[in-house]
Amino acid sequence: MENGTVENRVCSTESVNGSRDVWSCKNSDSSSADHLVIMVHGILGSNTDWKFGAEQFVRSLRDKVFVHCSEKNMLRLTLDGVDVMGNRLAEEVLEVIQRQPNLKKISFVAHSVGGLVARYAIGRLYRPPKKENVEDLTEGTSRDNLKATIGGLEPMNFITVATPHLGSRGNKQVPFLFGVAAFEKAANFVIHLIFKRTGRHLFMNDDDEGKPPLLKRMIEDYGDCFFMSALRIFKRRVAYSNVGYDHIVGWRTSSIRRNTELPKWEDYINKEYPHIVYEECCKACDTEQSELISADDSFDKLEEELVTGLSRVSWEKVDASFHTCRQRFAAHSVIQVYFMPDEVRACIVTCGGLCPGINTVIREIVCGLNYMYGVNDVLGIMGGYRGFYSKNTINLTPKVVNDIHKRGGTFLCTSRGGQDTNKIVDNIQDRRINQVYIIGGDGTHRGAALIYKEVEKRGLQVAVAGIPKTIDNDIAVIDKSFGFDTAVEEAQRAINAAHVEVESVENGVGIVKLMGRYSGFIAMFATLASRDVDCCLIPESPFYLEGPGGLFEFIEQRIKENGHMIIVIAEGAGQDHLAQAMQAADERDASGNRLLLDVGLWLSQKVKDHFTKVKKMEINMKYIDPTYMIRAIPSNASDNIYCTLLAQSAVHGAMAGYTGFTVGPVNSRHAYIPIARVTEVQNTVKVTDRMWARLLASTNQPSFLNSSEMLPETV
Ligand SMILES: Nc1ncnc2c1ncn2[C@@H]1O[C@H](COP(=O)(O)OP(=O)(O)O)[C@@H](O)[C@H]1O
Ligand SMILES: O=P(O)(O)OC[C@H]1O[C@](O)(COP(=O)(O)O)[C@@H](O)[C@@H]1O
Ligand SMILES: [Mg+2]
Repeated sequence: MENGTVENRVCSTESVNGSRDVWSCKNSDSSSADHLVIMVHGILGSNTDWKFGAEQFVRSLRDKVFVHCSEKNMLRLTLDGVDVMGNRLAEEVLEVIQRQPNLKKISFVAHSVGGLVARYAIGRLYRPPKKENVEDLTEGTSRDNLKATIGGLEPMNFITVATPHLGSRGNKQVPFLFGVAAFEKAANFVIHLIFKRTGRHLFMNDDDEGKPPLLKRMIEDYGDCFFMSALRIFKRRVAYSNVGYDHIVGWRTSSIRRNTELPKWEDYINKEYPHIVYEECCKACDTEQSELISADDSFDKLEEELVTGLSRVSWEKVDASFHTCRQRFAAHSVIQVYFMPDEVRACIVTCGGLCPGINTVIREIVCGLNYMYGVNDVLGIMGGYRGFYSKNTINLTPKVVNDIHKRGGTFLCTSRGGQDTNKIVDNIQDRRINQVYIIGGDGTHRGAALIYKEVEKRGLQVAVAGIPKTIDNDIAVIDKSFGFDTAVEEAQRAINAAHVEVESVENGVGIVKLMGRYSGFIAMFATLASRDVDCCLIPESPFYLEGPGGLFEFIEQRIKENGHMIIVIAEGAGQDHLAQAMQAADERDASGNRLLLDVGLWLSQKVKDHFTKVKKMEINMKYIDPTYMIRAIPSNASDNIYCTLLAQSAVHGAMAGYTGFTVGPVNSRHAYIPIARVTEVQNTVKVTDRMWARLLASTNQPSFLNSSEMLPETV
């Protein structure tokens, strides 16, 4: 072996004759992996075609797989015919198995015509069970002998990528010919001039000594080749196909489907990978000829026989579309990672208020980029947006961020204000950053939309990805923002404390203030979760204090009934009352958010005054403000998982070349959403929706909806 290279925990060697093996190099140059993955290139390809893919396999399945990129059929040798190549590949696989005695399992990953070559090779490598049945299991006979193998190894995955399983002669099977019958016919006559014997096999006009076309022979066991028996014994068969922009191999032939089987691509959303537009598990279907196609046209009949034959085994079919990628026109042959890992310089910035889970997101972006894609260059921008131009950066590696998810706050610090789009983008350009991960709330996303626009305007190849953060859950479109669940859970501790306090005294009134500037989600969910809360007040549902149906009346009633009562109030509730009372000016923070007056203190005072002065009744007021304590804690288990998902989604999206998007679940499906869409409106509690109705049913508090009862308030 020569040219051994060690890069980022992946070993790759190239032999004198060019063979490329890749494995994890944790311990030494001999691999302990027991799963052999054979990667097969397509027509005119070479063993370097799968270099990136092979390294990714080894990175994510460290110490499990030993990857061998086939090298016996390179370049012009790919024109020798599927059978000749299949035989060479079979020999090559046996050589690898001999060289690596640890191997127990085998999988194939093959591109384009390489999928047909691999199908031929496994037909050759098939070893039937040594014993016919279990009764023959005599002493000394291993149970493994009862199973068929591929070259003595246990067959696992047989994966084809854009492989013309139904040949290339049918209508639109070579999209490059525009589906024009005349062109397709002409191609049939000239294909062997370009692609020689392989061309004949693909166009199924081969005629070896009067035998049926090779692809037809390969849908059965034929002679000493066990094509279908071999395919059947793999645990999984997966066919990846391009639904568009593959000009070489059409969708039908690569996904083994009939003209009539068009899936509803537009309705499908993959949770993790944006370019997967449809997935289907097709069970083995042991029917004879389908009635769908008329038998008139002999070619259609042949294609139908191939579909029927190959459908006798189960297939997982995965349809991909790269229509939004810049390299979509190379969909057939380019692994669609927009950024080459070595060229990525990513940065992460956190803006706005704190929220449990920010550190988990930072950690998972850094680790995701590194472990999944081998990206090593990640910068942390310190102190929010202004950090781009006024603060230092920090180099983020998996080691640096390893433990940060256990801490609250943000490892990168945060700020409000300082949003100067031009200066930020100048800085992105100066630092040669090409992926920007922005963690923040609604304000941050408005800033991110401007950054994305400026990046586009300047024509920079920079991916801008948002990860929505806010305990207020006020970001529209997505189901919920991370950290929200943790905040609701932590709020329980404050409510419990209030409950213990007011239960222990006479006429105890507990007021717990929770965050929620414009949206009362935390207050609503904390109330629903607790059952100790008598009344929940949120910004979306105006309330009044005095008169029939007012808050004072309700407090009095609950004290009479239970001896105590608890109110949960969101900080943004009742601000109009306060502003009126204090004649406060409309003050804003550096980001332009309205500065709130302390509604908790105000309400406590009002309740105390009412009962002592008006009702002449002693009450025990306990006011608890846990707001900053709640958002400063690390995320709980479910938020931690959620943060991981969001971070990995953002990484996959950016690496695939998406930009100007934010990530999050929409109706439980993970989606990429244009940044501008999430800032159009703010997510608020709908008091006419079921959740608020559930809360009213649970607390039995006044709805404060009857405006005729709204009495002018004396402050
Ligand atoms: N309309 C806006 N346009 C551009 N940047 C904004 C806008 N609103 C807020 N920002 C910036 O986004 C960052 C965070 O916003 P802020 O409202 O404080 O927090 P959050 O993103 O959590 O809602 C700040 O640096 C702020 O300057
Ligand atoms: O940290 P500050 O500036 O006091 O802001 C408090 C505000 O931050 C929040 O916790 C989160 O707000 P953002 O999501 O807009 O950052 C609000 O609930 C609260 O009103
Ligand atoms: Mg906000």
